[in-house]
Amino acid sequence: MWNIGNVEISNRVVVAPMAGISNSAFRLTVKEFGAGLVVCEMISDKGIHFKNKKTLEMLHIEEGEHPISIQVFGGQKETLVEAAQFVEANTSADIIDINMGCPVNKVIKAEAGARWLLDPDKVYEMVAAVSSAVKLPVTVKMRIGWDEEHLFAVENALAAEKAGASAIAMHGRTRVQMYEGKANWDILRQVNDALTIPLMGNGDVRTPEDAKRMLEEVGCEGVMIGRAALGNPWMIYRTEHYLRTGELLPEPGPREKITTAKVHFERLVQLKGAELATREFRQHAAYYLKGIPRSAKAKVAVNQTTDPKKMVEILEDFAEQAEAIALRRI
Ligand SMILES: Cc1cc2nc3c(=O)[nH]c(=O)nc-3n(C[C@H](O)[C@H](O)[C@H](O)COP(=O)(O)O)c2cc1C
Repeated sequence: MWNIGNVEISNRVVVAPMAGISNSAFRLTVKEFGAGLVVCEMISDKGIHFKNKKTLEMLHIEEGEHPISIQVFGGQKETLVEAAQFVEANTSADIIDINMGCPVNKVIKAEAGARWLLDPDKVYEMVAAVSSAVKLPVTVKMRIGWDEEHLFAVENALAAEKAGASAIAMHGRTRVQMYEGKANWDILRQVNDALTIPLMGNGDVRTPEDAKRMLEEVGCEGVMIGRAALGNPWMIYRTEHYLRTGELLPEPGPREKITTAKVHFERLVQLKGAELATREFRQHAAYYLKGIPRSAKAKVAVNQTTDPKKMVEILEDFAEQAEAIALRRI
């Protein structure tokens, strides 16, 4: 057990925010598989300011998700503060997270996301403005820097801490690296050594053993897992179990994967309606099928369907076929 401000986090496994992925259907699914903390996909402060319908829908939180952190992004202090206050007043969020890591051009041009990493003073200013405007604990999700020449990882993290942040999540890549190359855990260790507030280390945790290694090498409080949880909530379950007991559980079989995929899909249908959910679930279905032998045809089929019943049918047919193949092998 550890704490972010006054929020108790029951274990060390945190599921990373992922735009287009981390809605309440995904979050509930990984939560059921044991995540200690979930974070929503990044939410635009301007979207909140203009009461954009889609943005406000993104703030939906289900009872079973707590503790949950809502991540906001923006480039102007006033709208960022307004967004944080709106989240506090209108949702059941437990934590407000500020995005200082998004590398995409559109966000950088708006002076938001990773743009701030170039200036620790600006980090201080923005975090101080938000944390003094809300009662909820405020966290910041950063990258280690802009590029190799502008690595202000420790300075930025300390600026956020001094400004009132209750924890930092740091991805061990620069903005310029995007998702390429290796995450630098040495820098994460330096950051952890400098901070007094908890650090969630992030980047390149693909297995439960990686998670253990990160906790040992970086010394961080939490381990934040992103891509390895796509179509794979067992990664969360297996990691939590491994960290707690030292036992490495086997990967699930196709039937188990498909059963969970169907539950995730059903939740998405309830959240977004059948049509949009079917379109959005295509990528998730492909993730759930990833790595299962002979799933290529099913992947093509899910990617083409617009019919929710068909989506379920393809997944069920594939599970049956995969089981039959496995039985023949025995
Ligand atoms: C599809 C996708 C969407 C992402 N969206 C966000 C986001 O909304 N906010 C954020 O802070 N990071 C976002 N990230 C970055 C992840 O939170 C994480 O830092 C990164 O994937 C590295 O962790 P991993 O190696 O465990 O995937 C996103 C990453 C991916 C792959």
